[in-house]
Amino acid sequence: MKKKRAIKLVEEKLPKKRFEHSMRVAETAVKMADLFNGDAEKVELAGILHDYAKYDDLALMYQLVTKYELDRELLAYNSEILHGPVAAALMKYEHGIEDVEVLQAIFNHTTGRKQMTLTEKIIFVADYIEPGRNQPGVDEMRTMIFDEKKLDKAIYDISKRTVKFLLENDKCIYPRTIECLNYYNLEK
Ligand SMILES: Nc1ncnc2c1ncn2[C@@H]1O[C@H](COP(=O)(O)OP(=O)(O)O)[C@@H](O)[C@H]1O
Repeated sequence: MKKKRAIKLVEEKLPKKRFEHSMRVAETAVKMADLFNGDAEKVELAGILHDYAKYDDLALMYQLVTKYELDRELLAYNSEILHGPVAAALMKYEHGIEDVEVLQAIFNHTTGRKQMTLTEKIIFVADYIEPGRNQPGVDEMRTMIFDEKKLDKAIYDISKRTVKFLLENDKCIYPRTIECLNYYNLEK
């Protein structure tokens, strides 16, 4: 899929703020690709499309989990973890994206996973540090990436924050994030 088509799809579907966030993730991802020798075209496309299903109706997402044979365990957790896998399935089966790296980056952008490709890592982190984000500690994370070039450490820190947040709020944790945390703890 060409960039122009991806932008049109997302602009027509998402609220303005989320569309702008998606474009900033794509821009941040391209900068990171330059820095880490990633594939700028792939990360740009994944960045534009990663939140495509963010506001899809939950009942529809449940149907798509069955239709596209996604892991049914996804349904047992916070519904937030569905939009990545559903967007990846829609891009693959309804919009003809074949590039596995782009699809994986969209799929795993919320939870991360162990052994991420460079494209996945970049989208996972760019979603967290794009210039519109203002959560505590985000500036340190930007320094970690753009000055210190510590990509795996950033992945570990982001996963740790997510797990902490979920525990503190008594939410169940989809295990992929725990696997990500363990993997990048050992790697960092
Ligand atoms: N492993 C997980 N299990 C359950 N919920 C999770 C998991 N990983 C992330 N989340 C939740 O998903 C939400 C964040 O989703 P994300 O796609 O990053 O959204 P946003 O772009 O709006 O920040 C948070 O509420 C977070 O706690």
